[in-house]
Amino acid sequence: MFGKLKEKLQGFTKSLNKTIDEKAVELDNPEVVTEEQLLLTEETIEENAESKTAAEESATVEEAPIEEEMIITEETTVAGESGDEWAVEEEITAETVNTKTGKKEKVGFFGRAKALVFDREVILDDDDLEGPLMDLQIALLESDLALSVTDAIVASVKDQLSGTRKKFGKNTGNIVEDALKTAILDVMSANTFDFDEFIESKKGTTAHIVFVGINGTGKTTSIAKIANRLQKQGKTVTIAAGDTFRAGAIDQIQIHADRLGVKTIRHQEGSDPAAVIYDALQYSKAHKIDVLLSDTAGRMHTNVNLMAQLEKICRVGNPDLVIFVDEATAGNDAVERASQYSDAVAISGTILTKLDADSKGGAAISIAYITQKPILFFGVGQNYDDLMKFDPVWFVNKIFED
Ligand SMILES: Nc1nc2c(ncn2[C@@H]2O[C@H](COP(=O)(O)OP(=O)(O)OP(=O)(O)O)[C@@H](O)[C@H]2O)c(=O)[nH]1
Repeated sequence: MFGKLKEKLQGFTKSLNKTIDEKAVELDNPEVVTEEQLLLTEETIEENAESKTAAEESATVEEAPIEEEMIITEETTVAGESGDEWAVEEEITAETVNTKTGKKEKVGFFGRAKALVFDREVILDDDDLEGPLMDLQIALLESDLALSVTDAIVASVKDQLSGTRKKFGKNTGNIVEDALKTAILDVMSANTFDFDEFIESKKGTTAHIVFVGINGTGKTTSIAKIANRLQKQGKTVTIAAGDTFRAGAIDQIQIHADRLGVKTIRHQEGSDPAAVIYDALQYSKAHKIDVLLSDTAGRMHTNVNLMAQLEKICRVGNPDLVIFVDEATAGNDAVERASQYSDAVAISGTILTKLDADSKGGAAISIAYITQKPILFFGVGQNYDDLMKFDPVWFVNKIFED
C-alpha cells in the first residue's frame, strides 16, 4: 500500500540522514535517557501518537536481539556498552522454549530497551534543509498531494528540524522520519471524529446519514458496508434508494440490502430523490430504526442542477451526517471534487474507497486537510467487511513501514 509515496519519503529520509551523519559531532558526555523519561516528555496528542509509534518501533527493534538473548539468562548489558543505541537490561522472570534448540530456558521479559544513549548531536540550518525539502515537496506533489498540503508538511518538517539541537546515538535513528510523521499526522488529524461514538450519541432517535459523490467511486458499496458494520454492532438500519437517476441503481442497492436483510425504501426510477429520502426518514422514525442510510445519484461536482438537487435532499432530509465518498486512486481529482462538494453541501467527512488498489496515498492526506473534515473510513476491498475505520496513526505508520 502507498508504495510510491513510501519510496519517495524514504528517499528524503535517507538523504537527510546522510547530511545529519556528516554534520554530527560527538558528545563529550553521552546522555542516557530512560524510556520512562522519554514517555514523560510527551505533551500533545500528536506526540503521544508519535511515542506510541516509537514504542512500537522500539519493541520491534528489541524483539530481534531479545529472541537471541533469550538464551542468555543472567547477563546484563550495561547502557552504552552494547555499542547500540538501545541498552538492554536483563531480568529473569519466566521460562520459554528456545525455538532453535527446543529447550526450555529462562528469559528476561524485562530484557527490554531501557535507555537511549545519545552520544552525537547535530544542528541543522536552513541551508542543510533547503535541497532535501525541495525534493520532499516534489515527492509529495508527485504522490498526488495538493500544493497547499505539501506546503504545510514541508513547513512543519522545516520547523521541527531547523535550528534545533538534535541528539542521537550511533544511528541517526528516527529524527527525520519522526518529523515527517508529525507533519503528516498534524495535517490528517485536523479534525477527528468518532463515527461509532456519534451513532451511540444518537441512541433513541434515527441517525440520518446521506452519502454523496460522483458515479462509480463505491458509494453504494460503502453504504452496504456501513449497514453491515452497524448491524454487527446491534443497530437497526434502513436504506433509502435515493439514486433515482441512474438506471439500475435502485435495484443495485436493493440487492445489497436484501443480502444484508435491510429494509429498503424505494420509489420509481426518475422520481424525486428528496421525496424518497423524506419517506424513508418518516418510516425509520415511525419504526424506531437506529440509522437511515440514504443513497444519492452520483453527480459531477460541476453539474449545477444536480448539485442544487443535492442541496434540496439535504434540506428535506435534514441529515445528521453527509458523507462524501470518493476513491483514493483518483488522486488529485478526488481532492478537487472533495473541495467542490464541500463548498456545495456541508459534508461531515469522507469515506475513501479502493485503498487496496494502487493508490498513492496522497489523496487521503489532502482531502482531510483541504475539506478540514475527517476521513471516516477507508474502503479496502469489495466485500462488506472491507471497511476500515480511519486511524491517522495507523495510516502514517503504513506509509513508513518497510
Ligand atoms: N477494490 C475495491 N473496489 C471497490 C471498493 N469499494 C467499491 N468498489 C467497487 O467499485 C465499483 C463501483 O462501486 P459502486 O458502489 O457501484 O459505486 P457507486 O459510487 O455507487 O456508483 P454509482 O451507483 O454509479 O453512483 C464496484 O465494482 C465495487 O465493488 C473498495 O474499497 N475496493
